[in-house]
Amino acid sequence: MGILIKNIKAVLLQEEKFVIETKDIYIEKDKIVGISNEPKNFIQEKIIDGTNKLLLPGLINCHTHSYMSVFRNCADDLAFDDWLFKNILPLEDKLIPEDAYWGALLSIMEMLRTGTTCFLDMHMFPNEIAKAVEDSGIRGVLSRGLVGFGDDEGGRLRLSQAKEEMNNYKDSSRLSFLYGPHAPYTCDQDYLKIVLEEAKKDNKGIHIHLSESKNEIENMKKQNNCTPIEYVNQINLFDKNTLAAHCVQLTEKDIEILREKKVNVITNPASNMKLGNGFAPITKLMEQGINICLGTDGAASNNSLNLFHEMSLLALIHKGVEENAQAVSAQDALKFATMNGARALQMEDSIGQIKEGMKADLIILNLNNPQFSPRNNLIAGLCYSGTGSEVETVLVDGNIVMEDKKFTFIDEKEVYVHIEQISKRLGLDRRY
Ligand SMILES: CSC[C@H]1O[C@@H](n2cnc3c(O)ncnc32)[C@H](O)[C@@H]1O
Ligand SMILES: [Zn+2]
Repeated sequence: MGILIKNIKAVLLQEEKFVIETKDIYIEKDKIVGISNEPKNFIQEKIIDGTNKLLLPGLINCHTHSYMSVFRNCADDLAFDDWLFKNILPLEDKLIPEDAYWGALLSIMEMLRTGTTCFLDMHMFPNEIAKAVEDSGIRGVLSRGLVGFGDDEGGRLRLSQAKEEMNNYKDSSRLSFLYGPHAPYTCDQDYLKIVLEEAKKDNKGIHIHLSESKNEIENMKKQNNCTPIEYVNQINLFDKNTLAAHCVQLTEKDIEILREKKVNVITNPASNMKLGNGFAPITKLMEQGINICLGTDGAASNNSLNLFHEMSLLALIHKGVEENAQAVSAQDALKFATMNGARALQMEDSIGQIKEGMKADLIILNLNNPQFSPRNNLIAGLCYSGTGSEVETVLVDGNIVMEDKKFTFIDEKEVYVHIEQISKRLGLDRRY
């Protein structure tokens, strides 16, 4: 018994290009088992009428900190160093583990509402985000943020927490893990070597912040006479599949290293602009065939987790900055947010596309919205006109986790009550 989505305009990939075709989509258990125009012998427990609807692969947010939605709109209009070191880190000291659970659920609600079905997280609260992923029905790839210098006690503790969390959830179908050394300015080479050894033993990839701000580059130059990319490459960190968030401030040599080592670059345009860090050299990276995927970063530096917003920004800013209307196309932006993310996470055989045999991680948008009228080129429409508010129904792993905008497994009101309490306790509510 399965789910039949009937007569829907489906966004399919043909020869590396997205096309739209009207199809019936058959889902059994966690997978897409048929994409057809012919009636099929199929026992369905549910039929979804796809008339005037658009079916997309679920979007993949490749860099966020889901617990940080508790800090939304509380440290704004600040440069990166002031934002992180003077405002966010002191606030993080006041958090208790339960706050991270409710923050993650709030983020998951926002992501599902705007069509994200899988996210890569860096967090500091073992088991809390994992529990939120399990409870909500979304797919998550988690990395305990690791900070350490040499073989120090804090670094070892964080690493053991990461391993324990991986072990606790090793059998989950929607959860997987990467190692998450935070950044080269919070992890020295000796600690990075220890993390890399563990990643090799466990056959896990790496998730790290790299080359985000000018100060990061200047400090690294002063202290080690190299760039952050060179610093981590010197200890062969990129031997493991790496997802590097930001990569804004790059030299030609850095780009050559990223290409040669097949590093996945996660671009976060809203966060990079909001913190005054600049723009990643996206077209140069594309020319080198580097896999680029899309992230929102946390809600404290964006301040939203909406990948529709991110796709639009990405395509628009690079046209503007490079004075080239073809710099990043709507097709490119949608690829970054879907199949490139899946490739970076080494999940390209299961998510990121609508294809037989792939996981049923799917989103259904209502086309009866003014921003999608007339329906000339709906791929352009998704990137330049879509807002995310058109997403009505979301499936993850073959389960309907949101239907007509109502969450199946999350009590939305309960989440808001907890978030308000956290905000009051932290003294963040109505400060302005
Ligand atoms: C140790 S858990 C993650 C750690 O990362 C901090 N963080 C959030 N956003 C950014 C960013 O854009 N660059 C660097 N670090 C960031 C977060 O506050 C946590 O401390
Ligand atoms: Zn980040």
